[in-house]
Amino acid sequence: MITVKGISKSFKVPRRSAGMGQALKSLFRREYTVVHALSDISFSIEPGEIVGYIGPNGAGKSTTIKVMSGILVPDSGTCTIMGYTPWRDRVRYVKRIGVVFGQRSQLWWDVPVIDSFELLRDIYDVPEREYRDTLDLLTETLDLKHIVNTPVRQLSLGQRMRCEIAASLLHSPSVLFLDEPTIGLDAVSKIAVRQFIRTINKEKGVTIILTTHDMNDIEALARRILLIGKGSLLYDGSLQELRSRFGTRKTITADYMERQEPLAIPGVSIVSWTPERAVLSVDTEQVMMSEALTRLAEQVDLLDVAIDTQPIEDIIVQLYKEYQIS
Ligand SMILES: Nc1ncnc2c1ncn2[C@@H]1O[C@H](COP(=O)(O)OP(=O)(O)OP(=O)(O)O)[C@@H](O)[C@H]1O
Repeated sequence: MITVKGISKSFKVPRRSAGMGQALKSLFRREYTVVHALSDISFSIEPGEIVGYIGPNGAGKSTTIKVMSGILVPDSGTCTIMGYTPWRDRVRYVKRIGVVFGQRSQLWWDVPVIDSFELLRDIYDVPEREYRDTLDLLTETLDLKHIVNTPVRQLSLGQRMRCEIAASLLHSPSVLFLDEPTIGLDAVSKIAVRQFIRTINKEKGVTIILTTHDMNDIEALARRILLIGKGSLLYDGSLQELRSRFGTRKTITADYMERQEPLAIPGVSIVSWTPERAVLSVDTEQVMMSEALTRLAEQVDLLDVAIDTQPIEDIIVQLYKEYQIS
């Protein structure tokens, strides 16, 4: 469905120096810095996949989405989505895709949401019957009934985001690009948006490319991750594989009968310790969990034990450090 091969994109940014003299000089001789936003990016995506596109700030995520949605023309490389080259077949292509940029709005600010929807129906040329059915479904699943008659500027961020997602789906696209769709939303709205994304993927088979800094989005939605750093693709694989490669640390929280001396377990580091409770960090590549628990039980009379796996956030931070892209 999506094939991206060797895409590169650079931006030429005018260099600005401080001071009047330098400003005057730059009027006559402009100097530029070249930013390599994307360097030789390749991947392919199957129909019906949800792929999480992650990376630190400035890594090149939005630039990739802009190339894939036809907004930007790359310097080199090819991109074929449903048989189209996004930036070349733009008019026909945009009828088949939906795009949500969490930080920007595609709705008209001063008019009721429904007016924007109707304008989009005309732009995308959606037959009336199909539009009504889709709108009913979106109104129901995204709980829009009480907000569609309100101008966008009066909506809360969560309400606006639900409308943005609906707007991107009015023409029933096969591919949906979501660039930070949960940014700034409260916990309840985030869960509602994630739930909806999962539903349209499952029930309508929409292929979804999701960029986000919220690892809970990734964990809730994407089985596959593409990691980009400094314009290069660094990892393409499952979340599970990522966990087993980088998430080898586990935490033991142990409550026990009072013991005055600190614990000493070979290969296990002590995160915190009191006479009744210890938090231990175990690198399971070095010490087996069963071994760590046996050693712990030899030293204290255990009352309770909890074992936690490393949060995905920590794994990603570790990954960024490992690739030196943070
Ligand atoms: N129009 C532009 N002109 C000049 N430089 C740009 C332009 N768009 C992006 N860049 C640069 O390209 C690089 C990649 O930017 P991009 O917005 O794709 O990153 P990102 O991964 O989406 O970051 P973030 O997570 O902060 O949104 C950055 O160094 C950015 O400054």
